[in-house]
Amino acid sequence: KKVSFTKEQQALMKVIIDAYNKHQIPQDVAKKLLQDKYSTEENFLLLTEMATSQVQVLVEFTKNIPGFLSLDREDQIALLKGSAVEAMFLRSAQALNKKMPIGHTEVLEERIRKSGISEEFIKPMFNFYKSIGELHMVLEEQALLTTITILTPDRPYVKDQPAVERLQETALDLLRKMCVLHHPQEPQYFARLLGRLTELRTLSHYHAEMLASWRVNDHKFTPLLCEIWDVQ
Ligand SMILES: CC(C)c1onc(-c2c(Cl)cccc2Cl)c1COc1ccc(-c2ccc3[nH]c(C(=O)O)cc3c2)cc1
Repeated sequence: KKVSFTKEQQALMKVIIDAYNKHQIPQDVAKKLLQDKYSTEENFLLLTEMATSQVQVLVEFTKNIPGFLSLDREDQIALLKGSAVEAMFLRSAQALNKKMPIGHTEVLEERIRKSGISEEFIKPMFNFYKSIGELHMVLEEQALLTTITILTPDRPYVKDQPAVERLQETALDLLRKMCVLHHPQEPQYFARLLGRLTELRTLSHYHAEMLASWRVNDHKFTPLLCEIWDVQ
C-alpha cells in the first residue's frame, strides 16, 4: 500500500529522529555498567546513576518535540513528571533489546534483576521488555512512541489537556503511517504498539510500589529523581 507523508510530517519526523539520536545516555555513564561489582547495593547505585542520566536526556529530548515549549509551563512539568517512568521503560527496553555495546545488554539485565526489586515486579517488567523486543520497532517508531507517551493529555495536574491532545494526535497520525510503511504485512501493528502504552501505565503503577519498597530499605535517590518522582 502506498504511504505518503505531508511536508509537515516529514519535517516533524526529522526533528524527532534527530532529537532521539542526539539525546542518549553518555557512553562514559553507560560504560559504568561493565564495572565488576555486582552487589545489590552496587547495582542499585549504578541504576540510580543511569536513571538520573536518562532523566536529563529525556528532558532535552522533550524540549525538541515541536510545540512542547509552547505549552503552559506547569503543564510541561506535569507531562515530564507523569511520563518519566514510562519513557525510561521504553528507553531501557530499547537498550536491552538492541545489541548494545558488547556485554551491556546482559549486564544491564543482571543489575536490574539484582537491585532489590521484588520478584512480583521483575516478572511483568521483563515480560514487557520481551514484548517490546518481539515488535522489532524501527527507530522512527521508538522515537514516536516515546513522544506519544510524553504527550499523554490525561496525566495528573495537566490543565490544558486539549492543547496536549492536539500535539499527541499529530504524532499518532505520523506513527500510524510509519507502521504501514515499515510493517505492511501487519495491519494490526499500530494497534499492537498502542497496546504497549497501556502496559506502560500498569508498569508505572508497579514502579511507585518499587520506589516505596526501596525507600523502606533506606535507599537514597538523587535530587533530580526525588523531584521528578515526588519522593523524600
Ligand atoms: C533509581 C533506579 C534504581 C531506578 O528506579 N527505577 C528504575 C527503572 C527500572 Cl529498574 C526499569 C525501567 C524504568 C525505570 Cl525508571 C531505575 C533504573 O532506571 C533506568 C535504568 C537503565 C536505563 C538505561 C537506559 C538506556 C540505556 N542505554 C544504555 C547503553 O549501554 O547504551 C544503557 C542504558 C540504561 C534507564 C533507566
